[in-house]
Amino acid sequence: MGISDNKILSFTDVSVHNNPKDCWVIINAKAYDVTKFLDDHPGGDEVLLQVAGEDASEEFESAGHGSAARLMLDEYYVGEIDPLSSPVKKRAPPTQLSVKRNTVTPQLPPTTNKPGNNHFIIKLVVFFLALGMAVGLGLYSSN
Ligand code: HEM
Repeated sequence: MGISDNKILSFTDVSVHNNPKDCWVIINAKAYDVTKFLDDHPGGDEVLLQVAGEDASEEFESAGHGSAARLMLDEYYVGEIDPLSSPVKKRAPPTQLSVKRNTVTPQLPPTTNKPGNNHFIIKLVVFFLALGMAVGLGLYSSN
């Protein structure tokens, strides 16, 4: 892999490959086409799609990939990133991918046991039933 036959790409060139049918990632200043790898990635396609078209160096390193993963990189290599180009992040504006990402974050379960008026009325009815029975029993046993 000599420098001369390396394709030089900008962050912008890579950023258009940001979907499940065409998914590139940048890891340590190199671009990888992981489209065919999405289904086979042991970490799942979701994490790859979240960083599709972007610099995923931090994510790749923090996932604790071993040497097996590093050896696989060559297979998907497409070119070098021009260090003078500006990084492109799609995270700021809400895109379809960021919506998808939100669905992954655990949502708080809906609060179901709000003390409603119904509960109070039921308690009131039970109370008067018990009161009525107590009074009735009292009258019955006093005779
Ligand atoms: C071409 C790029 C990539 C390759 C070849 C690759 C390959 C692999 C491989 C082989 C494993 C199994 C464990 C290991 O051998 O280390 C793995 C696990 C994992 N990968 Fe990747 N990976 C890539 C990119 C990424 C990226 C960009 C992320 C995060 C955004 C990621 C997140 C993970 C996670 C979270 C696991 C752990 C899964 C688990 O242990 O349950 N990977 N990856």
